[in-house]
Amino acid sequence: MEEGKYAKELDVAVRVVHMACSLCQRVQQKLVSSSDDGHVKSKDDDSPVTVADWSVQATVSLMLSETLVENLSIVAEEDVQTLTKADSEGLLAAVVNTVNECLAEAPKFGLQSPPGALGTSQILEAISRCSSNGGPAGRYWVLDPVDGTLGFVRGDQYAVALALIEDGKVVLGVLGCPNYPLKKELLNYPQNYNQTKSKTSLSTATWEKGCVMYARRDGGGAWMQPLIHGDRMLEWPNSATQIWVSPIVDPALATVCEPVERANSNHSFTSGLAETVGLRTQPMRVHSMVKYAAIARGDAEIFMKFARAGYKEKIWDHAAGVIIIEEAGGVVTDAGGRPLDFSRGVFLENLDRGIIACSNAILHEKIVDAVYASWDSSNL
Ligand SMILES: Nc1ncnc2c1ncn2[C@@H]1O[C@H](COP(=O)(O)OS(=O)(=O)O)[C@@H](OP(=O)(O)O)[C@H]1O
Ligand SMILES: [Mg+2]
Ligand SMILES: [Mg+2]
Ligand SMILES: [Mg+2]
Repeated sequence: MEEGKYAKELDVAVRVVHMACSLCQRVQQKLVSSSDDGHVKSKDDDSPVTVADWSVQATVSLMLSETLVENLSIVAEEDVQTLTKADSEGLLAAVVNTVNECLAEAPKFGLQSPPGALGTSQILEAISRCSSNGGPAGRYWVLDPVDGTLGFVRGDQYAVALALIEDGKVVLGVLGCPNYPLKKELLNYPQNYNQTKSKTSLSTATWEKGCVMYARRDGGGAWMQPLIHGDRMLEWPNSATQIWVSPIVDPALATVCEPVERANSNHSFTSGLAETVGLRTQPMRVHSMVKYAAIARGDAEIFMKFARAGYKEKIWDHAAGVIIIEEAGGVVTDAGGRPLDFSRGVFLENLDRGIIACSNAILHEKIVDAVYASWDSSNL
């Protein structure tokens, strides 16, 4: 890749994800302190969606189209169906407020605010504009405004994930992880980081958290930047530090992470695999693409996800995480050892059984081999 390719896009994407993290922190704070119910709704598949999911989607859509070319193509998770129902007035008003509050903060992040507050129709338009279908040709952004909404609602881990795909390949990824702890042991804490914090005697510095990770394809590795502290986002890229995967190759010392919910990944199958491969540590169950972040930052070595048969993985749940792990030195494939194919539309079509992300090829090969050996007897 020539020097500087996607530099402008990366600059804007990092700034916008910082803005989105700040928005999410405010909404989550209100949610867990119970001063607001967060207008948590259930989608048709019973998964939750909140004011933060729609507000981030609107904000990212608006800022990208304002700062980059017009008529951007964006594939994103949310639509406006629930928001425009007759009984959703309060919810929609909360989204409009949250978005305008966030846009007014743009200068803190080195971006421009719109000249005045935006109206409901402009915000709905920004959300529904993200309805591209992806595919093998051209350039489009992929956004998961809040990944791990369940974790978000629980006061736990979640991520804002933005990636750019060109001709079917992920070329840039940014992952905002507002609750990512600087001390890796705290990733293991059960639900509600904030409540846990108040119940322990650990020093405040121990609880420092929040970062944005990013990578450009062949752009010289993966990087991490702290979230905004005080008035302004730190100058970047100067304030970013490079991250690498863990050097551990001995399975007995490796940490595996996986989804929290049994409905999202088969825990008994992965515990069988862990035994076969000789993994000794307890699995780290963490919501969202923070699992990808943990591998990229060297805080865990293996991430596995085996969804139930018939579930189709969506590109926005993986694109940003995959490029960040790869640029940090790791390997991500399906269970057959093939790279994930982002060129087939909204879904990762033809995914072979599940996803295996590892810090290195040695651990990766062991897991893929163990899947081959165990699959037929697994009844999955
Ligand atoms: N049934 C089923 N099987 C597999 N995967 C599913 C399923 N339902 C949802 N999802 C997707 O999982 C995303 C959250 O993944 P996590 O790894 O964070 O799951 S967990 O909360 O830790 O259990 C979650 O992303 P968000 O909706 O952005 O939170 C979903 O896209
Ligand atoms: Mg998601
Ligand atoms: Mg989401
Ligand atoms: Mg969701």
